[in-house]
Parts: sequence; structure tokens; C-alpha cells
Amino acid sequence: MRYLTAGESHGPQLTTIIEGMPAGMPLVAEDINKELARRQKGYGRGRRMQIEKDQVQITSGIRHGQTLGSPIALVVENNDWKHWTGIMGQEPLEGQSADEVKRIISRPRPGHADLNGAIKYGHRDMRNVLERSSARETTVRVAAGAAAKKLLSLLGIELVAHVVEIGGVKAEKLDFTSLEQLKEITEASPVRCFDSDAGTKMMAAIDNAKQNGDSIGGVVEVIAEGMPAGVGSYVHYDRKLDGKLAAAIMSINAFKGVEIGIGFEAASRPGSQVHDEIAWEEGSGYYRKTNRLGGLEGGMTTGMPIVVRGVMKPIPTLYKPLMSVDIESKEPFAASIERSDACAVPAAAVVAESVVAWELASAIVEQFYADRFDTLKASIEEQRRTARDF
Ligand SMILES: Cc1cc2nc3c(=O)[nH]c(=O)nc-3n(C[C@H](O)[C@H](O)[C@H](O)COP(=O)(O)O)c2cc1C
Ligand SMILES: C=C(O[C@@H]1CC(C(=O)O)=C[C@@H](OP(=O)(O)O)[C@H]1O)C(=O)O
Repeated sequence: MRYLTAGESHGPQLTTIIEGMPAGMPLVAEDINKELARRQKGYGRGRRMQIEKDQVQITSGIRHGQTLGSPIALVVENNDWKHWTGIMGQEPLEGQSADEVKRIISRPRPGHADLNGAIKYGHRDMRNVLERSSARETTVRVAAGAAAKKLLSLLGIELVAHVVEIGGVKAEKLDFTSLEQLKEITEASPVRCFDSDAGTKMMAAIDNAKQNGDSIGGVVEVIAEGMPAGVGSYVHYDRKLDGKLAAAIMSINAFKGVEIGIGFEAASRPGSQVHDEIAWEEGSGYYRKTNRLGGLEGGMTTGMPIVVRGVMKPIPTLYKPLMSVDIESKEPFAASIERSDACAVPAAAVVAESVVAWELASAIVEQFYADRFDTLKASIEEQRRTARDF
């Protein structure tokens, strides 16, 4: 499976084209809209999220609520576009000065894509970079991920993402009894955190950062249950599922690190405190007594829950900006201020859930016969039986 996305942050719309979804799978706009709404929530976001109410239009690949096997095109319009038609218009400028119309950006923000993108593509107006480097693009990544989540769910695989740290405040109480419970509680939390005391402190940390014209980052965790054992591969570097998951997390705007299972903690523990002992039970087959390796060994699933964490750095745009250089005068200047979030970790958790869903669904579609959803479902059931009776 693959997908491409197109669209500028303040352009007319965002688009994704998905290829490789099995035919005959139920998928409706509501499956996607509910995920888009989840991505828009979260304490700490700027005013843009009040302007947008993301809704998908399905323009191909689905008929009467079922996938056709042909490319699926999904479109989300930008409500904000109506305020930007002059600045972001597609037609050449006629009779107006570029300075007047374009709101040229010449002072790159440290930590954003502005300067490197301008050097790479030769743009002297860095709006040409930020419009595409903006995390607005994650809207349609979540739309593609929603289709993947639907596929997984119909195969008995569920995922939940939650926030475990913001601005140095860590969730301590993580004694959820099921993914269902984790989902229910984090969905009601403004910061998508299971630990309500930590959640309150996270909100205070966001308020504090905002007051200081600053921004904060954090850590999100994605847990997926129900993956059959033996998905992925150990035979080649580019088929290892842990590598694919790491790349997917790192591809999210502002993500700077990934852990699987206990992750970096493994460096300081002896092997006996890292590896998960293997056990077997009549009826259900093999399992691990612990899940410190987060459901992946040798680039393949173990059948235990997949646990992936990602760290998001603080948002680069600061209302009290860091120093930068004006690319025209070469003089030192405070960096440009674009309207901005103070913290987008709760929204980014939904993006992380979506990209993990995409990688898990892709690995399944690659490994099993997947032109048709009914045969894919039968293959997954067969894989579960094989793993159990092995
Ligand atoms: C959901 C989400 C919202 C974001 N909102 C902003 C924002 O309002 N302002 C900003 O400067 N960066 C924001 N970012 C981060 C930038 O998009 C990101 O730092 C930039 O694309 C540069 O990429 P890099 O940080 O991966 O190097 C956001 C990221 C995510 C995932
Ligand atoms: C639009 C979204 O996030 C945007 C991501 C973003 C950035 O630089 O990444 C900058 C801000 O853009 P704007 O200046 O239009 O407010 C965020 O609002 C979104 O998540 O849908």
C-alpha cells in the first residue's frame, strides 16, 4: 500500500491518494471524520483549529460504502483558504506589487524548515516552504491512517495513542486495564493523558509556556493489540517492521526520537531484565511473560501488543522569537512570528496512531493475499491458527 499527499496549509484543500487497499472493505466518510476530529482536539493549540472543521470528501475508490480496489482519493478543504486567496492564489500577480500581496517571509524560524527549504528550492519568500512543511499536512495523513485503522479493526486489531509526557510532566499512573479503558479516559482528557493529575499539571505547563511566549514538547505512546505473530520480516533491512515504524514516527513534523517497548532504557539493564520469556498455553499457544520489547523481535511481530513511543520537540514558532538573520539584509533579526500552537502533543498523538496504523496495515497487505478483503481476513485467521498450533 502507498499514499501520497498534496496541499498547502493555507491553500484550497489537502488531498491524499491511497493505493492498494483491498477491494470489498467497508469504509465510509464517518470512519475518517471521527479521526479528523480527534486530531483537531487538544489543549495548547492556536486559533487555526477554531477556523477549521475538517471533513473528508471521498472522490474516488469507494462505491456504496465499500472499497473498489481502485485508488481512493480523499479531500479535506481548508476553511482558512478564504482569508488567503490573494496571498496564496494560483494565478500570476498582475498589476500589484509582490510585497503588497504576498506577505513575504525573509526571517527564518530556528527549528522550522524555512531556511533549509529556501536554500534547497531557491525560494526567497519562505512562505513557499512553510506552506508545505506545516503540519497541516498531517490532516490527510490521519485520513489515510483512518482507512488503515478501519482495515485493522475489521481484522480484530485495535490501536490507541496517548500522551505520557508534556514539558517535563510525566504520567505516573498508567494502570489501565484494557485498551478500551485507555481510549475512553484519554479521549475525555484535554491533553489525551490517562493520569488525570499529571494531565492537570501538563495543562498548567502549557499555560505557563504560552504566557512566556514559549512552547513545549512531549512524548506520545501508541499501543496496538491483536497483531498476529510473524508479520514483518528479518530477512532484509527494508522489510523489518520495527524499522518501518521508526521511520513513520520520525516522519511526523517535530518528532525527534522513537522507542519500541522499553527503548533507550534497555541500554542500562542486563539482558535478563530486557528479553521477554517465552511461554505456551493450551488453546492460545505462545506468549511472552512480559512485553519489554514492545511486541517486536527480529523485525517481526511476536503477537504481544506493539508499543511505540515518539518524542516531539517544542513547537519552533515562538511568540518571543529567537534570533535569526534576515536573508535579504543579512542583519540579525528576531525570527518571523506566524500564528502558532504552544503545544501540539495531544494532536500529534493522533497522528502517531495514524502512521502506526498505516505501517501495520501495509505490512499485513504486503504479506498476505490482499486484493480482496474477504480473502485477506481468511488469511489472517489462518495465520493466527498457524501461530497458535505451531
Ligand atoms: C500537530 C502538529 C502541529 C504543529 N503546529 C505547529 C505550529 O503551530 N507552529 C510551528 O512552528 N510548528 C508546528 N509544528 C511543528 C512543525 O511542523 C515542525 O517543527 C516543522 O515542520 C519542522 O520539521 P521538524 O521539526 O521535524 O524538523 C506542529 C507539528 C505537529 C505534529
Ligand atoms: C493547521 C494546522 O497546524 C498548523 C501547523 C503549523 C506548522 O508550522 O506546522 C502552523 C500552524 O499553522 P497556522 O499558522 O495556519 O495556524 C498550525 O495551526 C493543523 O494541524 O491542521
